[in-house]
Amino acid sequence: MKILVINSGSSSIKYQLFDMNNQSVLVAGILEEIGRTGSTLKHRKNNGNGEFAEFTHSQPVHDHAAGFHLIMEFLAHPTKGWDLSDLSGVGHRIVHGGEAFRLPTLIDKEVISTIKAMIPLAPLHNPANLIGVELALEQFQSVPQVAIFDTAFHQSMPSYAFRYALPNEMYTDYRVRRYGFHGTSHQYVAKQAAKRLHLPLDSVNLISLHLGNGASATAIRQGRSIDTSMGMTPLEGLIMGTRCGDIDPALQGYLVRVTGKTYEEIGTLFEKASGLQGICGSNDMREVVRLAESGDSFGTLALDMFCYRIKKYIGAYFAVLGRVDAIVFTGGIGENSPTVRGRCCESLDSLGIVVDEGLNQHRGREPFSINSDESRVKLLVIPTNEELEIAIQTLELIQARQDSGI
Ligand SMILES: Nc1ncnc2c1ncn2[C@@H]1O[C@H](COP(=O)(O)OP(=O)(O)O)[C@@H](O)[C@H]1O
Ligand SMILES: CC(=O)OP(=O)(O)O
Ligand SMILES: [Mg+2]
Repeated sequence: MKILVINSGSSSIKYQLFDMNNQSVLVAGILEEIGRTGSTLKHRKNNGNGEFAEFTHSQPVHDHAAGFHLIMEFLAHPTKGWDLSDLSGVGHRIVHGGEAFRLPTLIDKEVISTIKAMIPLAPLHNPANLIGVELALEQFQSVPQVAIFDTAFHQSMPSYAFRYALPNEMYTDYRVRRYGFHGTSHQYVAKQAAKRLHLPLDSVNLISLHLGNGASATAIRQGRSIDTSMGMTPLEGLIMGTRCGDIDPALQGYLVRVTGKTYEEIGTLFEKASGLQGICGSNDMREVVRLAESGDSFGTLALDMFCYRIKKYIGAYFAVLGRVDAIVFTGGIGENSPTVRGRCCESLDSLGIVVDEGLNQHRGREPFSINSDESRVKLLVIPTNEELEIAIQTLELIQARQDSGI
C-alpha cells in the first residue's frame, strides 16, 4: 500500500511517498522558494539498503503548477522516482478546516469549496494547500485524496478555552473562536511521547512545543488537546519567525491611524515582517542565536523575547493541566536548538523542570530526553513527522471506506 503525502505551503511544496506496509519512506523531497529565482528541489530516493540517493535541482519555478510539474518529473522518474501506478491514496495537509472538519475527510468538490471558505482565516496557508489538492486531483484522477486538517486535533478544546470574551453572536453568527493549528504535529508527537513514557496515550498529560517558522504550544490532557496558543488564525500565540504572536487587539486600528498604512498593510506587517524577523532582522533561529552570542542587542532581545513567551505558556499550561508528565520540543527549532530548549526551561525547578545540559547538547533524528534525573517532568525532544501522521490517517480512512464497502 503506497500513500503520497503533499504539504503545499506558501513558498514550498513538501512531498513524501510511503510504503505503508512498513511506514518506510520510498521517495521524499521539498521544493523551496517557489515564485522566486532561487527555486531549489531537494529530492531523495530510498536505495533499499536504508540509504537515500540525493538529488538537488535548481531552476526558477514561477508558481505551484510549475513546481508540481517539476516534482512529478522526479517522483515518476524511472531511476530517481518510484512506480506510482499502484498508488493507494494521496494525503494533503490542510491548515484550516474550521469547525466543519473534525476528522480526516475524503476530498470532493464540496470539501474544496468549504476549504476555500476558510481562506480568510488562513491566508498564508489554505490557498497554497488548495493548489496542491487541485494539481494532485488532476494528476491522480482515479486515486482517493484525503484532507488532514491542522485544526482537527484541537476540536476537543472545551468552550471556556476556545471562546473569546466577545458578544455571543461573534461566535454563533461568525464562528469567531480559537481553532489552533499544527494539530497533526502535536498529535504525532503526543503518540510518540506516550510510547517513550510507556504510558497509554489516553492517560498522558503533555505540554507540546512545536517551534518552527510557525510555532505553537498545546496543552494535552489524557492525550487530547485542551488548549493551544494559536487562535482563530495561525497569527496568535508564540513569537514566530515572521509573525508577532500575542499582541493587544487594539494595535491594528491604532497603527492604521498613526502610520497612515492601510488595515491590510498592518495585517501583512504582523504576519510577514514581525516576530524574530521584525526584532533582529532574521527569521532563522540559527542566525538569531549567532547574533545573541555575538552580543548583538537585537539578537539578544529576540532570543530573550522568544523564550520568555514560551515560558509564560509553559507556566499557564502547567496551571491548567495540574500534572505534566512531559514537555515535548519539536519543529525545526525545538528539535535542533539546545540554546532555546535550555532557555525555555531555565529557573523552572519549582515546577519540577530541570534540564541536563549534557543531554541537551545531543543531536539526532530519534527521540531523546534532556531532563536531569531529579527532574519530575520529563523533557523530550521528538522529531515531528506531520507527513507520516498524514499518511497514517489517510490510509485509515481509505481502509475504513473499503471495509464498509464504499
Ligand atoms: N540547527 C538549528 N538550530 C536552530 N534552529 C534551527 C536549526 N535548524 C533549523 N532551525 C530552525 O527551524 C526553523 C524551521 O523550522 P521548520 O519546522 O523546519 O519549518 P516550518 O515551520 O517552515 O515547517 C528555521 O527557521 C530555523 O530557525
Ligand atoms: C499553521 C502554521 O503556522 O504552519 P507552518 O508552521 O507550517 O507555517
Ligand atoms: Mg511547519
